Amino acid sequence: MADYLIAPSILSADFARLGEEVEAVLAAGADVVHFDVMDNHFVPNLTIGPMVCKALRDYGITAPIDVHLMVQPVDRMIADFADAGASIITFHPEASTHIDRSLQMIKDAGCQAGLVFNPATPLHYLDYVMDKLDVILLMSVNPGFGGQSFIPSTLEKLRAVRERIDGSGRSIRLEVDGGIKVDNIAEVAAAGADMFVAGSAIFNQPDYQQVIQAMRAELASVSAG
Ligand SMILES: O=C(CO)[C@H](O)[C@H](O)COP(=O)(O)O
Repeated sequence: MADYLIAPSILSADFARLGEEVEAVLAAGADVVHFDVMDNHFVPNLTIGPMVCKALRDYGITAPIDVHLMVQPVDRMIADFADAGASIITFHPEASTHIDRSLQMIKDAGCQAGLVFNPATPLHYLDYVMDKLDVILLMSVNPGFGGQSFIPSTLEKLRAVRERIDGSGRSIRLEVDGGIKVDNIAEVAAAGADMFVAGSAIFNQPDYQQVIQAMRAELASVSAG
């Protein structure tokens, strides 16, 4: 089976019990904690910052924390999140004045680095930075809120990015975020994704393990071909 990662988005968790929620979803079989940072400027919502990331580490969370920066400017946040225990830091190219520099800052801070593409953001931002990328994240909704519907044109975009990654010969994760459910995860994987962010599909159900196992069963059917 391909090496698929499931990354629950804590945007849909119960923030009043965040440590327990993250612990529970990891115990239920999740691989990575997806941490959505929104600034009410780049996106029309306001969420959580480095203090909350550090609080999760202090609580005892050791799994990778995948910080998705939906903020502008970007660079000011990089060191703060690295110090707070982020494992992966991704940002939107439109939000950074100097994309190459922002990527290098993330790597210099000891984290994995990635670019995030909104549904209508063109892929040309990848042209000269493939050597600095550990992750490419395609948004399959417009960022800002959980619980939105998957935008179907993401499938074509995933196929295009998968070709670029395979053509580069590099080991780069292809992550997808927005509207991922048990009933579409196989189609999304078949288009090339290998890391799946899911918020409402997991946290809005009473049994996290059941959802994650159902997702893995769907992914196994893709691997089986
Ligand atoms: O980045 C995000 C929104 O900007 C969320 O991670 C994403 O929408 C996940 O939520 P859901 O799985 O409910 O669509």
